[in-house]
Amino acid sequence: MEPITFTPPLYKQRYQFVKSLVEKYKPKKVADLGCGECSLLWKLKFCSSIEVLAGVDISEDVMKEKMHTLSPLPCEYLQPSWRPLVVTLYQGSVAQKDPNLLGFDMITCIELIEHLETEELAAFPDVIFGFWAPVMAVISTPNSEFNSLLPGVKLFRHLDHKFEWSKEEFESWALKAAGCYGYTVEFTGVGKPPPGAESVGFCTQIGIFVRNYMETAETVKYKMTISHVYKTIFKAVYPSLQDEKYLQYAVVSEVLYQAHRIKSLWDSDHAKENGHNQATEEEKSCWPPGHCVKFLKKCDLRGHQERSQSRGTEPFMQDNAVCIPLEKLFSIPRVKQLCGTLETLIKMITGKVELSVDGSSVIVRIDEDGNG
Ligand SMILES: C[S@@+](CC[C@H](N)C(=O)[O-])C[C@H]1O[C@@H](n2cnc3c(N)ncnc32)[C@H](O)[C@@H]1O
Ligand SMILES: [Mg+2]
Repeated sequence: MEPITFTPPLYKQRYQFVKSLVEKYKPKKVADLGCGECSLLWKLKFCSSIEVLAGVDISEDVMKEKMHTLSPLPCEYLQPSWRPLVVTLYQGSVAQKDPNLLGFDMITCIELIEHLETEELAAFPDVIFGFWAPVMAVISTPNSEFNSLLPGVKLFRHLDHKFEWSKEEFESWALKAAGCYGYTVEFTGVGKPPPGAESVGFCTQIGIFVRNYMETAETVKYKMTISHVYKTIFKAVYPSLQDEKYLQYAVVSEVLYQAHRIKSLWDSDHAKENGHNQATEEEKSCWPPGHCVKFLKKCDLRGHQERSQSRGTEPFMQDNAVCIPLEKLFSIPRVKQLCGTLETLIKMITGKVELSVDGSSVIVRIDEDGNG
């Protein structure tokens, strides 16, 4: 028999399955139990709905191996997103109740339950469904009926597995837990069987549990009083534009960038205008030099245009500087998106960017950017 290979590999199909559920239901708070080397958490940190991401594993060493991949990247500081994101890793057992996982929208347990000792497995439903009570829980575990199709598998797929269940065994465990704690459960899986062996089902069986009652604020408040048993081993607070410090930094950078860009455009326009102000051969030959009436009239007209422009929203020159009206800067979509109102723009840049005396324009000195 041809050895079975999965494309993409089965573990990637499991992660992708969870990611697709997240993209469909858009949970804000997601926890992964038995997160191991944090691979699923890393994939989930890119899901834009998630604002709180937590991982739990009994092994601190396993989590520590790759937990640095959950830290913000330099580009995330340079261009923070609007979404706030906090990622936390806890060392502890899923057989123990800890208030840190209360109030989650989704809790995932990918290939975890088959690693639990008998007493841990017995305690687990009360912890996840009775205590944490997430809106949705996703539990995956090997389907033992598929093992006959996997070359080299004798008893279990992994030495550390304490059991492997048939479809019926998993379904009866899941239905019992769901019934006890007010959930409904649906079964699916990843890793399709080959043609002709459809009856064995998926290689990885998955139960999707959905809570069918609303938790009251009093219940959650009461549960919060239970003492913490988990140890926090990692916490990353991502930079977000919802934090005033990062928003101000983004606004000031954008305004300075835009002000210099506008000034460069103004420089080249102005250079063209000066070109127009060059005297023609006829004007140059006039005596005394520079007193040709035609030439003076042309220059005066240009000066008049500059003065009238200064009254609108266009940049204008004043005392060796180009003044860029705040209204012009605020009309730029990115600036408007960051600030929302002109008042916020003024508040954010005051004291950080040089403004005209009346506070209505940003000043870019002529020699400031080396183009003077
Ligand atoms: C097969 S690994 C799965 C890792 C990960 N979920 C994945 O799919 O890549 C099982 C993980 O469960 C963890 N684990 C075992 N017993 C646990 C317990 N009682 N509480 C929390 N984690 C446990 C192990 O340390 C291990 O990292
Ligand atoms: Mg396993």
